[in-house]
Amino acid sequence: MSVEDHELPVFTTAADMRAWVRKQKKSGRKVALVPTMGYLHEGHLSLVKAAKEKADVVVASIYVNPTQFAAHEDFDVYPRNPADDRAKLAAAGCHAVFEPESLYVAVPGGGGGESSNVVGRESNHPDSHETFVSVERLQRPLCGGSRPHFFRGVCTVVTKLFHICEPDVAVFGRKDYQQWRVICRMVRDLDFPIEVVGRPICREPDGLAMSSRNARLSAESRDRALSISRGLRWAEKAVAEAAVTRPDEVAAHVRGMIEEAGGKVDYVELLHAHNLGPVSDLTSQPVLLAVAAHFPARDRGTVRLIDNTVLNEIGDAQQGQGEQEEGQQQEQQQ
Ligand SMILES: Nc1ncnc2c1ncn2[C@@H]1O[C@H](COP(=O)(O)OP(=O)(O)OP(=O)(O)O)[C@@H](O)[C@H]1O
Ligand SMILES: CC(C)(CO)[C@@H](O)C(=O)[O-]
Ligand code: BAL
Repeated sequence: MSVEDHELPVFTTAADMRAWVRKQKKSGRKVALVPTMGYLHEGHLSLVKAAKEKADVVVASIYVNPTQFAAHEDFDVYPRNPADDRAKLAAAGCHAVFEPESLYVAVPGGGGGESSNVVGRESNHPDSHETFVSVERLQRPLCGGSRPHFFRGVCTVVTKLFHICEPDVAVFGRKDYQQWRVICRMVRDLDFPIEVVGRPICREPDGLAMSSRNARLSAESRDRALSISRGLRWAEKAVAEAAVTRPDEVAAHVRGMIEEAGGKVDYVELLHAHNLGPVSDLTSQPVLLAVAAHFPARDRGTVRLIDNTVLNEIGDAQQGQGEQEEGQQQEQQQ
């Protein structure tokens, strides 16, 4: 029987998920994993589509991972709608969903359930989770500056998902560009037998990068947030026409556009697109222009949005090729 004939199975325990994947592999099927935090949009579904092209069966995981959130961040208000997510995944032709209640040991007396694993709410109980994965240098710039706990939490949960789902291929979005680079490096450095695929950013018709957190923006904030993608498009044009030549000029202009629209900039930075090291010019290498900014939420607090573009992209493809030629086949930019 073809795997397409089954109703979408939803697994909530690591043991059941692993058993299903192993059965698929025993039947000779290649498995792809699409890790998500749910509240799915077309960006996520584009990853499922890409995964279907790379493998015979696609597993999507839905899990809002507490260890990548700090206590002051939005774990509690992160949008969630698992029933709608399952319907979207079924319609997209996904083959299984991994929807664990928790991926961390329950701490006796820890209180707060899953949210007690949010950084800063951790229990010091001797039986609590204490093993983490860190990609030392790549995790430091950009999001690592304002969310120092973030990539340690991401790498740890992605490692767990890899061990549970045992995928041949894992698909990530380049909206979370640094995350994609960090995972590629982790897979290379720790010898995971997994091909990591990074897919392009899906945007709304007006240019806003699709993001689950967009749902928390007020109509006015959403309008103001368009300054991010406008800034990126301005930079692409200005650099292509050599109207600006210095990275700091580009950053200052884009920052000005976002601030003028009322955004609170977390960072606007230009770094080498492959290794996230510093760059001094815009012509001899692929350059990542990455942005994170806050806009007021519809309810309380702010919504932090990220977006990016790669300037001088032809160089990026060449650089990616270079790394594969060194024998690290696990990463691929499509
Ligand atoms: N617009 C997008 N285009 C392509 N991939 C995306 C897009 N948005 C998210 N992804 C990818 O989907 C995967 C799961 O991301 P996640 O569930 O956190 O969604 P998100 O929309 O990024 O949420 P958030 O609002 O928290 O940033 C990640 O690999 C992420 O890069
Ligand atoms: C990769 C991920 C699912 C890990 O929690 C998350 O960081 C995300 O959704 O990008
Ligand atoms: N993709 C975003 C994950 C986070 O911000 O926690």
